[in-house]
Amino acid sequence: MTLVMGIDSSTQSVKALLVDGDDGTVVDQASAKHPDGTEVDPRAWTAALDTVTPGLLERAEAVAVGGQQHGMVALDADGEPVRDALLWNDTRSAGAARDLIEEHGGPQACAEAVGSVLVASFTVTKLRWLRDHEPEAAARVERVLLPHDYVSAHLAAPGTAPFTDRGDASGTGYYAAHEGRWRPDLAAAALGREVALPEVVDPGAVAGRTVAGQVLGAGTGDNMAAALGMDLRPGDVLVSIGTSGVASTVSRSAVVDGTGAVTGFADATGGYLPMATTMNAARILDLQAALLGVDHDELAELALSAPAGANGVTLLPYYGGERTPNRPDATGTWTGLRPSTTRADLARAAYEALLCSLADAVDLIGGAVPEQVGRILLVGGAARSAAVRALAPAVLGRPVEVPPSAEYVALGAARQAAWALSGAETPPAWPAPPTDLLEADPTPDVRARYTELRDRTSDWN
Ligand SMILES: Nc1ncnc2c1ncn2[C@@H]1O[C@H](COP(=O)(O)OP(=O)(O)O)[C@@H](O)[C@H]1O
Ligand SMILES: O=C(CO)[C@@H](O)[C@H](O)COP(=O)(O)O
Repeated sequence: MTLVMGIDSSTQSVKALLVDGDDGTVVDQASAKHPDGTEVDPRAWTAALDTVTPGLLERAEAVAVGGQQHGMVALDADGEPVRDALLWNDTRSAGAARDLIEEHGGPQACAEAVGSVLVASFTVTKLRWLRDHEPEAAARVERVLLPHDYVSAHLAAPGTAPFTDRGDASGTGYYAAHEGRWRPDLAAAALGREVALPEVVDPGAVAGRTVAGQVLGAGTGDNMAAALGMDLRPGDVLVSIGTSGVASTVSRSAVVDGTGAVTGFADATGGYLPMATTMNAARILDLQAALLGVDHDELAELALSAPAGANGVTLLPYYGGERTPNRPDATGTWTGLRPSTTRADLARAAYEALLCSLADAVDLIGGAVPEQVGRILLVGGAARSAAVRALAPAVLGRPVEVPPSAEYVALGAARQAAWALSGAETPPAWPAPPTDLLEADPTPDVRARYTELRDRTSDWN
């Protein structure tokens, strides 16, 4: 058996899978927590990785890393971080995003240049923020990496030039996704000085070797890796409920959406990954559970004991600012609270809010690609929730398919590693995960009330 390893270095944790390279069967796995917060010392990610690789990595012939997209890992001449990495969910660079869009000549021109209209998540906006707010740190930046590049570099043999892939590069704001090339001029214009960027390795190519001589795949963004792990096909919409909420699909042609609703990322196979992303997802439920003093199973039980519509309670869950819709300064809003409101209503409203925001994301994807939306597949940490599974088909208004609970980002990274090891033209033909079909009577009134509140509050922040 040829073993390969896939790593998911995501927002809340690192997960490592050891996988049979012939068919993708998971043989062993481990995980470790990442620090909380929207700015994190990137050395915490490699330290966490070092706690999960012993016993796994040495058994693998190849390895690749999927990682949270967009984070700015700014390094000095010695390769040390000039400051903590600013993550995708850090909104301090919202003003910089607006300025950079203007410098492009407007949203449409911005999307045409780099594939997406910039929001605060994109790396380039963080570089501009650094220039304007921490000029001393900005002056020391020699190289900028993405989180997965930094983690890959940690695994690479000394002397390996830093590398990335087109999927993760397409989330920087200084990579022209449709042309497949860096725009170092845009990185320099944002930061105020030229910086070194990692080499973009072709899909499926060998990027280097580990310290022990194993093949290193290029790695990619976590959402690109999930698409590879789920073997996503045109028409499939993958809904991931992790720290972020994501609706994504694969397409052979680039999407250029000047409205900014859908980002036109590249994928890890040579195609594209149109995506609509929310900043508030699984943590809506984490917060609700904490507020009600229950665990996730109890929260789900409470929610399922309340009627659809939570007796009129509606939540707009943009607690940490939001990106879909683009309201970086937003906070959460509850409406419909009455003397008769119960804990069960509050629990139900949290799930309905999460799923309504994801329904918006799915609709945006459906409107942006030529393919009809076919299967909706549900993955990510919160897809484990019984209430999410029960309510998703009702709120989305269509059947939903759920594969077995697994780490699909890490699985996709493992598939990329196996691809690099094989030297083949295409990724190995691992069987796609089986799925359970979930169905429920649609609850359009829930969505209508959410939409009304979303639109009524559009100018609040
Ligand atoms: N049974 C559950 N119900 C609701 N949320 C859950 C459940 N199990 C895990 N989660 C949540 O899933 C999130 C982690 O999901 P994950 O996809 O690993 O996130 P990320 O990739 O962003 O680090 C956490 O916020 C966690 O609380
Ligand atoms: O910003 C995006 C996508 O554009 C996020 O999806 C990040 O890639 C973080 O992913 P998770 O840690 O939530 O999986």
